[in-house]
Amino acid sequence: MGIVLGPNQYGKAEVRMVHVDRSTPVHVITDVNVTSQLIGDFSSTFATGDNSAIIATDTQKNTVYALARTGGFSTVEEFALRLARHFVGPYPQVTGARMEIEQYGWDRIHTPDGAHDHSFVRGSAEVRTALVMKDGDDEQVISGVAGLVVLKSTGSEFWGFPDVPYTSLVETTDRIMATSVTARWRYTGVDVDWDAAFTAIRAVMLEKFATVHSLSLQQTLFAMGEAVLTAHPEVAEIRLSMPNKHHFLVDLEKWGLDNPNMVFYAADRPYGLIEASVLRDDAPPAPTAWDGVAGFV
Ligand SMILES: O=c1[nH]c(=O)c2[nH]c(=O)[nH]c2[nH]1
Repeated sequence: MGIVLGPNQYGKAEVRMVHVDRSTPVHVITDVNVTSQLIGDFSSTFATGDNSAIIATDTQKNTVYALARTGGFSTVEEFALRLARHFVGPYPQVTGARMEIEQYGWDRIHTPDGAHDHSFVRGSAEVRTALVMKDGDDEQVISGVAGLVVLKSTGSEFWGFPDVPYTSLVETTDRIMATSVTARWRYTGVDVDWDAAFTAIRAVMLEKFATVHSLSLQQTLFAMGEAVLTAHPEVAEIRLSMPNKHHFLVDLEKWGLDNPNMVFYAADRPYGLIEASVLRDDAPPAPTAWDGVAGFV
């Protein structure tokens, strides 16, 4: 019996970078947080501290900045692929890479003269994400969104659940439904118009959230995932995590007031947590593409 090194990866986490495309007077800014990790044969440093195979995490950080300078920044997916391809190939000990990017939104400031060329206001807390897992020539791209906060003020019911011991929830045919969607979807290939796909998939999810008359958050989640897969053959599977951000009707009776679904208490915890993956039953699974994803999504 011996003790051996198991799966491992290393790199620089959370390289914060803002790229300014100044090719025209109308600047385009991209604000990202990049985590670069390499996979391969690095057993010598774990075993003995022999670093001869180690491309320093500092070098990985510098490479993020350098590639943005030399090749610009178009989309999180394209940049993550470019970064992975930079490291996987030239160095025999590097057999794979895991590149994860979060992108924060900035909107142009609108003045009376219109959208400003080079002044921005930070957008919502919504984050666009990309995860590239490269293993030799195999490349898996998982795109996503986190913090997509949505609410519908009617069109949501919850009833028909069993009255088991300790059940006290009252059935409702009209409630607020709100959630913060975290979603990641895996593409079948890498020949994708990343921006167009992201925009369309986000729009499909929002449309379904709005238009499904919901009998449960679970039903809404599945409908959103199903709609994405139906509209996007280039997507193999989608995982969704949706907290049920409860809004409780405030009892105003003791002050002689009724409350016909108008005044709610927005609770922050505890919250229901509904999570599922929705997939094509004929799509080849790629479980390792999801390695290192913390939590369900
Ligand atoms: O949409 C819901 N799904 C549940 O599983 C659940 N459970 C609960 O208490 N409220 C809700 N709402």
